[in-house]
Amino acid sequence: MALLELDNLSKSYGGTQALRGLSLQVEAGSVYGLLGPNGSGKTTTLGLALGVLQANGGTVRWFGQPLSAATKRRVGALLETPNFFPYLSARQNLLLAADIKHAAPATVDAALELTGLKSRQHDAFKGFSLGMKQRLALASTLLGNPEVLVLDEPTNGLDPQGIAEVRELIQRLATEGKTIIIASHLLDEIEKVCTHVAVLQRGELRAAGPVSAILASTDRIVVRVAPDVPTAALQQALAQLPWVTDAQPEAGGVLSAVLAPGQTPADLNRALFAQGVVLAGLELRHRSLEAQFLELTK
Ligand SMILES: Nc1ncnc2c1ncn2[C@@H]1O[C@H](COP(=O)(O)OP(=O)(O)OP(=O)(O)O)[C@@H](O)[C@H]1O
Repeated sequence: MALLELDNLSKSYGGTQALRGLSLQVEAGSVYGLLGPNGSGKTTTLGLALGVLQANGGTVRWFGQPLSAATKRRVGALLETPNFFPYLSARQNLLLAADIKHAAPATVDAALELTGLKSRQHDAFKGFSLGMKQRLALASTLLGNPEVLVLDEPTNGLDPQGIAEVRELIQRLATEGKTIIIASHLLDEIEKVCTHVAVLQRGELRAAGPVSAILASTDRIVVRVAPDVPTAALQQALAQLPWVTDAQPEAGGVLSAVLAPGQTPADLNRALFAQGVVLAGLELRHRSLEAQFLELTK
């Protein structure tokens, strides 16, 4: 069963259609990245999923149930930067936030521990680095020990050090068993922490699935033939293989092509050798998520 299921969600603001029939599922245990350019509908999607916005159509189900006070208690969210009191300590700020959320005060300790702020819990918020401030914001989403975290652009406005801190924290939370849903336009971030990704453009889903599958679908294999083999012979041999597509000559006398899912470079080497084509080189060229994203949203 999917932990979160969005089915055919639509949302418009006046004349602006922000989401058009969006459907996606998030499985328990995944780190799910919602990617898209500015204005593509990421924040709108999270707002609808959390019930802070009303959809014009479609349904949201959490844990197999419609959105309710009970399902909301199982989800921690960070949609915008929370207001912390500068002169209060990290601990005092979290105790206040726990009180507002009706979360057990005992969960403050767990949140401080998980975010690595325990040793600084008595220090005033105002002296914190950007990364620590954001870690405190993440700590506040952990109050009440939710199973799922929903984070909108969690590394926005951070310096490189802060970005690294937040990325490590997200990875740690995932290994602790939290399911995490992150909206971001930082592709690099998504590629490093996410197991799954959905790409939005102008309110429509362009692609969704495991990061490895989205990337693998466009990995190219680059082959070089031995000097005594004409490139034309290689092209002909490749044309015989139905699981090799988009063969293209490239600079330097090499050819690149795309292998069907499940086919390996070794399979290609064997199949070409069987046709009498001996290779002098063969390598897999990984495509970055960024390149894939640009392709999907161009
Ligand atoms: N309150 C609002 N009133 C009117 N239009 C809105 C409102 N909120 C969002 N929109 C519009 O809906 C579309 C989707 O916006 P949304 O904020 O969901 O996108 P986003 O992908 O989160 O973008 P960003 O990364 O810039 O936050 C955009 O065209 C935006 O201008």
